[in-house]
Formats: sequence, structure tokens, C-alpha cells
Amino acid sequence: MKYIIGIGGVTNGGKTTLTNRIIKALPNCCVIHQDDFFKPQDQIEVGEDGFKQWDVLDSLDMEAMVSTVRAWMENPVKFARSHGVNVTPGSKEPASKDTHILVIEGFLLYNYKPLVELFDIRYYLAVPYEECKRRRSTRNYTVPDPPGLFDGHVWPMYLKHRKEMEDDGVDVVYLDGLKSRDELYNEVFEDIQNKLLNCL
Ligand SMILES: Nc1ncnc2c1ncn2[C@@H]1O[C@H](COP(=O)(O)OP(=O)(O)O)[C@@H](O)[C@H]1O
Ligand SMILES: O=C(O)c1ccc[n+]([C@@H]2O[C@H](COP(=O)([O-])O)[C@@H](O)[C@H]2O)c1
Ligand SMILES: [Mg+2]
Repeated sequence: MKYIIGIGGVTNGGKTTLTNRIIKALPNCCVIHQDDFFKPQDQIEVGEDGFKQWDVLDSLDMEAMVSTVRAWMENPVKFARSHGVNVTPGSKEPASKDTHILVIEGFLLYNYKPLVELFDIRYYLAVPYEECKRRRSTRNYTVPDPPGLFDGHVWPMYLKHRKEMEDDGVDVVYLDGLKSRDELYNEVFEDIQNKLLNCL
């Protein structure tokens, strides 16, 4: 069985932190990080607001990202081996027999049609404005945020994409990013275990 899990939501919601823990706990589990598909800086458009438009689908090579997901779907064992993931032989335990899991994490997972339909389950981490802004101010991205980027671009784009996703009726499981790392991990891990057992 193949199972694709999305961990999406707002920047600094805790997606990467949660993902890194979840993938260690699941068998035959590969991961794809959307951040690896940002286009080079010189290809990022500058908006009328003067900011580089990082937080839009056009800043990402979404075709390459979907191709990578499809490569996993076609041959998860080959994908796992070529990405250094240990593949355990199908055990007699029903929950792990021939189960292959892919976790995809990123801030714009559910606004791109060819990708959104590939998920078996979609988690969505959210945190309120103040906390998001506070966490963001402590981050060091490969390209540092210029002054005013959060209020001028990042947060408005988050609200826009979230509204589009909701208007499109995308089915997501909301997670409260204010909960502790442990609480989030336990909640999501338990939910995944139950979903996997129901699929078998
Ligand atoms: N549950 C949490 N509670 C408090 N801080 C968190 C939590 N999860 C992550 N963080 C912190 O918030 C920041 C963003 O986390 P990260 O996992 O990189 O988020 P994202 O990938 O969604 O941008 C980091 O400084 C991280 O240590
Ligand atoms: O990774 C990069 O090269 C990069 C360069 C510039 C900006 N980013 C920011 O990365 C954010 C998405 O990652 P994350 O982990 O904060 O969800 C997004 O809000 C972008 O503004 C990321
Ligand atoms: Mg991240």
C-alpha cells in the first residue's frame, strides 16, 4: 500500500519540525520538502510593492515537485534507496506489510491542482498573526527577509492562499500550531496510525 501525507500550512507553523519527527517514526517513509523547489533568486519576480514575490506558486518549480512525487508513486522502493531511506522487508505485521509512506511538507501544498489531488491526508498547521510574526523574526532563510516583508507580502499571501484553498473545498485536518511539539507529534502520529490501519 502507498500512502501520501501532506503537512502544510502557514510559514513558521512548525511544519518542518513536526515532519522531521514523524518521518523517523514511520516505516519505509520518504520525505519531500517544498522548500527544495524554490527557483533561484534571480527568477523571483519583484511586485509593485517592491518585494520579491517568494510566497506565490510562481516562485516554486511545482512541475519538478510533482514529478518527484510521481517518481515515488511509480517505484517507492527505488525512490527510498536512492534517497538513503532504509527499506524494511514486508513483515508479517499487517500494519507494516508492504506499506510505503511519503510525507510532503511545505507552505503551499494545497493550492496547486496537480499536487493537491495526490494526498491521502492533508494536515494544515496554523498559528495566529502575532506568534507567526515573532517566530518568523527569529528565522534565517537563505535569502533574509527585508524589513516589512512579513506584513507587506508573507502574511497577506498566507491569507489569500488559505482563502482560495477553503473556497475550493479542499479537505484538510487543521492543527493548532500553538500546541507543544510533543502534543502535535502525538496527535498526528496517532491519527496516521489509525488511518493506516483503516486502509489495510
Ligand atoms: N510546537 C511548537 N511550539 C513552539 N515553537 C515551535 C513549535 N514547532 C516549531 N517551533 C519553532 O518555530 C519555528 C518554525 O518552525 P519550523 O518547523 O521551521 O516551521 P515551518 O517549517 O512551518 O516554517 C522554529 O524556530 C521552531 O523551533
Ligand atoms: O528557502 C529559500 O530559499 C527561501 C528564500 C526566501 C524566502 N523563503 C521563505 O520560505 C518560506 C516557506 O518556508 P517555511 O519553512 O517558513 O514554511 C516562505 O514564506 C518564503 O518567504 C525561503
Ligand atoms: Mg519549513
